[in-house]
Amino acid sequence: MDLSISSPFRGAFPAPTSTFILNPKSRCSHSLNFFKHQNSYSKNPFFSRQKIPIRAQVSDPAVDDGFVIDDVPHLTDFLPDLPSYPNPLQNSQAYAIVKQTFVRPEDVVAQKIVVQKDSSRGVHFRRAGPREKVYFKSEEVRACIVTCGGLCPGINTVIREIVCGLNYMYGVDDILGIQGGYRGFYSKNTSTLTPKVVNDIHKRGGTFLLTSRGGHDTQKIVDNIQDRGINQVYIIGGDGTQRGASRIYEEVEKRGLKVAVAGIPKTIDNDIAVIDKSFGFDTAVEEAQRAINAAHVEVESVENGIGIVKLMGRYSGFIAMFATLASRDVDCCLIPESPFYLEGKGGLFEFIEERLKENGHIVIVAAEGAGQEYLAQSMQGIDEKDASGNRLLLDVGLWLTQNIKDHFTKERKMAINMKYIDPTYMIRAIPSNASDNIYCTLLAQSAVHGAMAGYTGFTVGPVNSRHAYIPIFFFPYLTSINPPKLKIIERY
Ligand SMILES: Nc1ncnc2c1ncn2[C@@H]1O[C@H](COP(=O)(O)OP(=O)(O)OP(=O)(O)O)[C@@H](O)[C@H]1O
Ligand SMILES: O=P(O)(O)OC[C@H]1O[C@](O)(CO)[C@@H](O)[C@@H]1O
Ligand SMILES: [Mg+2]
Repeated sequence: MDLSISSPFRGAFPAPTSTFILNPKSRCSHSLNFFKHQNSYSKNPFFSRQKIPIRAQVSDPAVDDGFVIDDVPHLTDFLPDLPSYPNPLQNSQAYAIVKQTFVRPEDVVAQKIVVQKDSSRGVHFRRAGPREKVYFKSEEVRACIVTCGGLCPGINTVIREIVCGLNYMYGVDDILGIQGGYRGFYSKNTSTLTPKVVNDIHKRGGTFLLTSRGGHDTQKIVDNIQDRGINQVYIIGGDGTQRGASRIYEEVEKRGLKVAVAGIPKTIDNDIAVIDKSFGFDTAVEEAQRAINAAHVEVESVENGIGIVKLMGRYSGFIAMFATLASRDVDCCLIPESPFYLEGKGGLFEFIEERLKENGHIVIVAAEGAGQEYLAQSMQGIDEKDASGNRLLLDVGLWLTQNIKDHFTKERKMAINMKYIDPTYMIRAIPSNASDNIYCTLLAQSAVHGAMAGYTGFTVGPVNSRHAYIPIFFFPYLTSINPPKLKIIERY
């Protein structure tokens, strides 16, 4: 069964931006502002294209209805004489149904689902799924898979389903695992991946292939791809990884190699525009409930209990906000997109005091990227980066804990009971839940169908619940370049 052409995901996934403090009385979220950054990437200088996508088309100017395809490159763009073959799926009994449901070449997925009667038709992406023709013979394929950046629930499921998809659907049995991220291409031996080897890995958290930050050397990586005779490269990783994948695709094209480069976007933070959500996010939000629940149980059992839970989210508050909204036990959620302050009218201290008086306890959830500007002021001179060049964040949880303690015990002379919970890595170092497992399967299968069909330099993901191929070189991560700034603190 080919799931990627009959995606079960139908609902749009809203993204939080400006919520600061939930209504303390009703704990309801009706007045929270939601918006989806669907269009923000086109205004972001990072996403202005370094080059025009090879196949970008605008409809006939004579009948211009604003229909645009942000198309992905194809191997025949730089290797025009490549032969094609009938898709072997149509010979397989198990996939017989696919014969009637091959994705038609003209099928596209609309980025904007809400439109006005006279508005332009807007941007579209090529629909993902199996094509009638493929550009690789099964026995000719030598694929490899690499995972880079931080962990995320579901990476192992994606690895498993790429291997099983290639093998069961396309009869490919030459699949290599690149160990330890990009640097593994040139500094480690590869492992052989078969359905048997990866059979159980989806039940484990982490990445079976190991991961790393830093170490991207385009020339060495592509030399290695060439030397090993690899012709399909599956790259699982976040914004940095996809930028690296884009460099690899460009170099492959420059050298005129028949190598399909497919990216599978991964980030626990869910800060990707265009696609509905990132895999593993639901699992992480679910796991975060346990920490919030523990904080709530602790603080409601003591006098003046203040619970603080720190969750991941380097530049975005998606995990913190969704965990907050799901739990209903959280009084205040601090996210990087929304500045806050501690002292004075409308500040956090005032709010905490009010809640302690009204309710005897308070639960605060903070995304790790929240309030970094304040922390930077009070901890000057610390500007460390990880191996990939990402700024290392200062610990907002500890900073909040210390400041709140100082304020209430020293200044307000109030006895408080502080409980700080930091489940940061616990929410991402777990296996994916059932719905993420299905989602990861769809992503993996979409990537495999795309590479077999000769597409390259692409990433995959659901756009308005339909899986699509999105050009890799301006893949729209929301926040890593220009974190959105909100002007106001909202309080209800
Ligand atoms: N601009 C870039 N060009 C080439 N390679 C890059 C670039 N940025 C990052 N990389 C490489 O991509 C890999 C992963 O990058 P990074 O550590 O930033 O994680 P990520 O993919 O963004 O994942 P996450 O942030 O979700 O954990 C690293 O090996 C890094 O060297
Ligand atoms: O400690 P590590 O493994 O570098 O990863 C931490 C970062 O990775 C992420 O999970 C994804 O970008 C961030 O939320 C977090 O800041
Ligand atoms: Mg990143």
